[in-house]
Amino acid sequence: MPTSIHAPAVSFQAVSKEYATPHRGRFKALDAVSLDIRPGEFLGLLGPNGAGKTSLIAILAGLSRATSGRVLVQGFDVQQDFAQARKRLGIVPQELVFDPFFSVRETLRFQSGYFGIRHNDDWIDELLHHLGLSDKAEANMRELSGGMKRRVLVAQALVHRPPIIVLDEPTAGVDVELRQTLWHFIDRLNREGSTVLLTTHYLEEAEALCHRIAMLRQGRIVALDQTSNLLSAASHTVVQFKTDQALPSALAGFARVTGRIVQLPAQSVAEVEAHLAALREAGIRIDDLEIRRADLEDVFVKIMGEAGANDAAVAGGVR
Ligand SMILES: Nc1ncnc2c1ncn2[C@@H]1O[C@H](COP(=O)(O)OP(=O)(O)OP(=O)(O)O)[C@@H](O)[C@H]1O
Repeated sequence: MPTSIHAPAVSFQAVSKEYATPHRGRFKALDAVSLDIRPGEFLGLLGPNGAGKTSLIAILAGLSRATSGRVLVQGFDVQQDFAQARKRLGIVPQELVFDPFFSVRETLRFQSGYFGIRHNDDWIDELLHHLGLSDKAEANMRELSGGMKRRVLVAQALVHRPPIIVLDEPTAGVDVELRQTLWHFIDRLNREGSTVLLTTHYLEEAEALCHRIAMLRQGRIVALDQTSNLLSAASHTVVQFKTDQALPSALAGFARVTGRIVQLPAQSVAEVEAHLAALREAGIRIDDLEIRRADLEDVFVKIMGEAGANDAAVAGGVR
């Protein structure tokens, strides 16, 4: 039973998940993850591929069982009180799975029925409107593009007006217009009181939207803080430019290189000058030089790098 109306919207309590795999034996995908999401909060769950984000969400959704630990949704245990927990959650999954013969409206009515809601057309129309789907209401699901289907997936998750919205990489592979429509709507629902849990690989979206960020690496939380605190703790500057040439070895070690784009962290003005001097000395031709403050992507790379180095040190018996 829920303990209090001030209970966290979602409480992950020492959640571990092990999978039995043919190659890796028993593999720990989540290792004692504890995290409380506050009512009304917009929380971002970030992590590289395989960090355990989807496993955590599957456990929250009641689709998968934790090996140990538990998850409460507004005080209701997702295993013992599945129906109570589930109706409080609106889950937008990664995968697009629909009955191709239903129209958009039928799909949403069917989903309303699943939650025991009849005569839901006013809210369905509102959802269609906010998600830019009004003119597709009577179209069959099979006629929709991938991006349109993704919008229906969002509408489907919201038909029962859940207080907690869970979005698992909702913008993977979708165009700018849908992203903007979606974020405008989710941001509005959040400002009206909904709690939002978002996983995404688009760090600029997380930076813009999330109040707080949890970073997961190899099944463990390695950072959990207000987005603004994470950004201000990473007070460094980034020297960014484009080049076609190989960097001198002194810089190559800590540069982040994406195609032609090179990013070099610098802790001080003197270090910015040293980087530029090293480039000049090595005769590197650079274009589009920019000196900017660190963003969430820089923070993410730094935290993941530090956590990786820590693990390596522990494994090597250094600590
Ligand atoms: N059913 C399963 N059986 C065995 N291993 C699994 C299973 N599901 C996930 N894993 C493993 O658990 C780890 C975490 O996977 P998970 O999908 O939760 O990560 P993720 O953070 O969501 O990754 P991505 O960003 O790629 O979606 C990975 O190493 C994955 O290979």
